[in-house]
Amino acid sequence: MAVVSMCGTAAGRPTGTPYAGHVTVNADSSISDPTWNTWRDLPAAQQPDYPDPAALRAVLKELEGYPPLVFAGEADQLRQRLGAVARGEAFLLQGGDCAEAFDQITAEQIRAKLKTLLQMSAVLTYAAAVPVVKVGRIAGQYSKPRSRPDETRDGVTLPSYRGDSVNGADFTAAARVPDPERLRRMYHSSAATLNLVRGFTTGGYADLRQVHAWNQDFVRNSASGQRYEALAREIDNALNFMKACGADPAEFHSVEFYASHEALLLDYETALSRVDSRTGTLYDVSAHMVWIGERTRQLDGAHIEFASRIRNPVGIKLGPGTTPEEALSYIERLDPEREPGRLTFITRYGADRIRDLLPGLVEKVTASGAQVAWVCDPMHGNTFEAASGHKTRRFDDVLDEVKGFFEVHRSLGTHPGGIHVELTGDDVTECVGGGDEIFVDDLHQRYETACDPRLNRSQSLDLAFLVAEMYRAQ
Ligand SMILES: O=C[C@H](O)[C@H](O)COP(=O)(O)O
Ligand SMILES: C=C(OP(=O)(O)O)C(=O)O
Repeated sequence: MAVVSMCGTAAGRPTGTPYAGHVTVNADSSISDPTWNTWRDLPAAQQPDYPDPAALRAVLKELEGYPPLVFAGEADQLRQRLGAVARGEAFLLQGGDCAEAFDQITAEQIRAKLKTLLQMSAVLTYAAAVPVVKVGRIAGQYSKPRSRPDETRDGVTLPSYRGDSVNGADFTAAARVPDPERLRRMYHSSAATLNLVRGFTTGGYADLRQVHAWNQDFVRNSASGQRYEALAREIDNALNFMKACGADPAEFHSVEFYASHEALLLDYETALSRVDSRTGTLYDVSAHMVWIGERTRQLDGAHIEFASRIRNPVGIKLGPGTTPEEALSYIERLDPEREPGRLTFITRYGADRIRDLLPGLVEKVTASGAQVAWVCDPMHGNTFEAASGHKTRRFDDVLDEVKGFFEVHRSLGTHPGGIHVELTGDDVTECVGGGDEIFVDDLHQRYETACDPRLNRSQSLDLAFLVAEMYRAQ
């Protein structure tokens, strides 16, 4: 950071300028303050129906007084990094769980996720020779939009699970009641996760000299681990060479790593928004970057209105139904200044549709003069239900969508800016395929996701190697 190199942000500031991380605690802007609450007049999709509004208000009031989880200056720094992505000078790697879960906040789990992202980033940086902007779906990814409000099992129908920030995954009537206390837990869980991530990323663990250590538990029994090990040896040689030449820059010893999640629960996001005293503008200090999902991106809806009010870099998920005109309207609403890095379009069309649908969108946006970052989410358009009932994805489809993404950008001369993937550092069996192949019959073995299927570590590394090849060929 600034999760990252928080210390870097503060230490390097010129004398006399306010600390980049400074935010005014938003004491006056109660949750009914009209200045920042224009979204409340608009339809808000996918919000929980809390049975006790007074309990909700009490929790939100308390959250409004809590310290920010990230600083405005860190969000600005990420916006600059994403500006480089939009200009074609860097590549975004955004990944993490589909849904974080309160009972999975352990040092081991967080380290495994981070390790996977660091390994993928090392592969991309070295093999594709491109700076990689690293953003986790982490420390706040607790809320899930759902296709259906209810779920039926064996003739019993209950409200859908909407993420640990809303209700419980257990299939009981009691667990499925939305509970505002979970918002408080979301804040504390995010804080605990961020704290550890900050420690890992700046405390030596992310030092490039650790490229082998990230792989230690993995190399022996995995083809992708062995391939990674060979690359790590090359990186080592390069580092030794540079050191012998007298170059050992600080960038090799810690990484910038940012946190992001879907801004789904607008009450929570608003309670975690603060006015930045440097600029008088509003930042959502629950994450460096937030995105608006495919199910909540209505132009006249509350989520887009909320996103238009905050200064953070913002992503929008765009599914196959997106028209070029809609895309231009998002630019008008969210990026009127045409600031590279402010807006990221995360397309999630599905492998079978990306080659047909993406070109029209990219052409129109490019012709408008806007410079958005184009990012491919190859997960959400490629989900299907296996005969066993498990929701899954084929690694080959994921790969094919990324290939289509690169093909389209190559043919238009635009920049394929990054990937957005659901992954975990654990050895789960949720997506089929990959070098260490998972078969449909294996899915039940370690199917642990709280919502959608994630790539495991080996599949994630496979993907990184293949994306690096595509990028180099580009
Ligand atoms: O992660 C994304 C969505 O929340 C998820 O795909 C919705 O899943 P559903 O279609 O099972 O509701
Ligand atoms: C819900 C998600 O995706 P989408 O909005 O693209 O369906 C997600 O990324 O968690």
